[in-house]
Amino acid sequence: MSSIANSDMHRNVADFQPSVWGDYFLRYASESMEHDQSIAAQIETLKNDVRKILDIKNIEKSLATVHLIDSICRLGVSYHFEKEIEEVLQHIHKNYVQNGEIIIFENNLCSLAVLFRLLRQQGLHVSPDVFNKFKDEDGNFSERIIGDVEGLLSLYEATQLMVHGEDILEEALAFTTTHLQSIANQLSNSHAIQVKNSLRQALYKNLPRLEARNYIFIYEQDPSHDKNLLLLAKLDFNMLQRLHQKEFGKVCKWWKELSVRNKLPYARDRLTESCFWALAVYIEPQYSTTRIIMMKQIITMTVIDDTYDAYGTIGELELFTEAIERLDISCLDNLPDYMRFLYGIILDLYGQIEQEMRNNGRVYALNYHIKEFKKYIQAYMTEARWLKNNYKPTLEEYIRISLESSGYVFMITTCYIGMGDIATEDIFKWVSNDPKVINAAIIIGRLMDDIVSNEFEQEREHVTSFLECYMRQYNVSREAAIQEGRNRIADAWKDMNKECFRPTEVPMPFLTRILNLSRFMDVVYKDKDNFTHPAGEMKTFIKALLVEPVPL
Ligand SMILES: CC(C)=CCC/C(C)=C/COP(=O)(O)OP(=O)(O)O
Repeated sequence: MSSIANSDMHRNVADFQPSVWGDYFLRYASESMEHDQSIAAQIETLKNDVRKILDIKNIEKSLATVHLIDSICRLGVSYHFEKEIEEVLQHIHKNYVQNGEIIIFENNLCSLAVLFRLLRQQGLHVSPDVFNKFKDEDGNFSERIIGDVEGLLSLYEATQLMVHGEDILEEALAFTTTHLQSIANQLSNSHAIQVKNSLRQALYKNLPRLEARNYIFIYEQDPSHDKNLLLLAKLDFNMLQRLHQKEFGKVCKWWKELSVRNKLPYARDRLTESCFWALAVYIEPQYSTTRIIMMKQIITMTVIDDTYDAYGTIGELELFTEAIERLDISCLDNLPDYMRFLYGIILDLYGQIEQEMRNNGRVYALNYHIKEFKKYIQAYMTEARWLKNNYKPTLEEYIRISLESSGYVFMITTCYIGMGDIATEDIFKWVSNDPKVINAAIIIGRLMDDIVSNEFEQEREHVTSFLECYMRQYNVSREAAIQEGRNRIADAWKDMNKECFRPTEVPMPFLTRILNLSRFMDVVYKDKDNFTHPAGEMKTFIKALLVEPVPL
């Protein structure tokens, strides 16, 4: 603290809002991580009941299973039934999809679109040509489907899984969006809520926990709902919520004991929001220990980001970057007090990461991890030098460096440590070799962030952004640069979707984590940077997932 207070050097300190949550989650820090046994037993019984209706033998009797699977996914409990869902969808794909085209459900737009989305979500090949039957003789989507709200809504949701070159899905997206917008206010209450929710946040791009929180309510209103499934969803939601609260509590305690708020007051206090970010990546109980490490890593990255983007002087940052290159306790002596403290947190976190690798039998992953950390820090340093030297990078230079300064590869490497035996060394090699799917996720992340946070960041001296580089390079307006950014984001989603179709480069569970990082961006950075400004929607999200249990 003294080195900060006494410093007379010019520093860029941002005017960040204070924390919304303070020490709220500390109350859970000392609770046992064990689940309540009687509820866990009740959940097991309900899972068995649901498994019976998902039995492959029942498919022949009722294709309503398709809607049941959709509900299971939307209720947030599909992680319990991965094997069964795979079996059923494979069965349907084998028997009811010919040359890529779905041959059941005839003219039932809603069921066709739901099945199309489920098969694609599963990575199975299915053609959008099936939707040609809803076009008129002029080749436009037919006015006769306008009255079919559920059909329109399902088609809208299905289009989110489009890949490049699928004009019919582009047309369907434009058609459904226009008509859903125009009828949203004339619908019955429950339909109106669903339509408005979807237009605001497409299902496929939503965080599954948030979707579950909303959908439990919608499913309950549906008179044909399955009572066991509904109860399972509610109990499971609340059980996971209790586990996540304790994880937030543990991280909150760690942060408070370190006294970061006093020692690094220039940094954004976004502890709870960082925990929420890690929770977006995976929610399952078996990932709890690694998730806690990810939470700590994200809050530490936020502080590092504010050090490079704002507080650190160029000389200090050179010293810090050099210290990270060596990553050794002996480097502490060369750093100013506040950086020594931050460096200590990083070394301590590395101790925990190494231990987690050891526990999971993959100490070899440490080298990959450290390599990515250094690349991330070097990229921050490059951006700081650009700012200091008033250097204006070309768009290509900016994109190349921002792929590294995003910290995604570094984050994903941490996330894979806890993913059990399937995370072999080949997976870590793959991550560090620039896979298309990670590039797509970074582009979505970088551009969404740049589009919404540029104005606030430019209130102080701040590294350049996509918008400035694009405007300068092509001599166009800010609006044109924003439009270009949005087009690139839409293209990146198409790349991401394509990479998730079979055959995939790596097993789907690894891709889901990357997809979840993009979902986080779609939810949190849609029209403003709700991470940096967390008092609005972000607070609502955290309340919904971590404060208020679902009423039984
Ligand atoms: C999951 C990952 C990779 C988390 C990183 C956390 C982090 C550094 C956030 C900074 O956000 P920002 O909007 O201030 O970023 P920037 O300074 O790059 O605009």
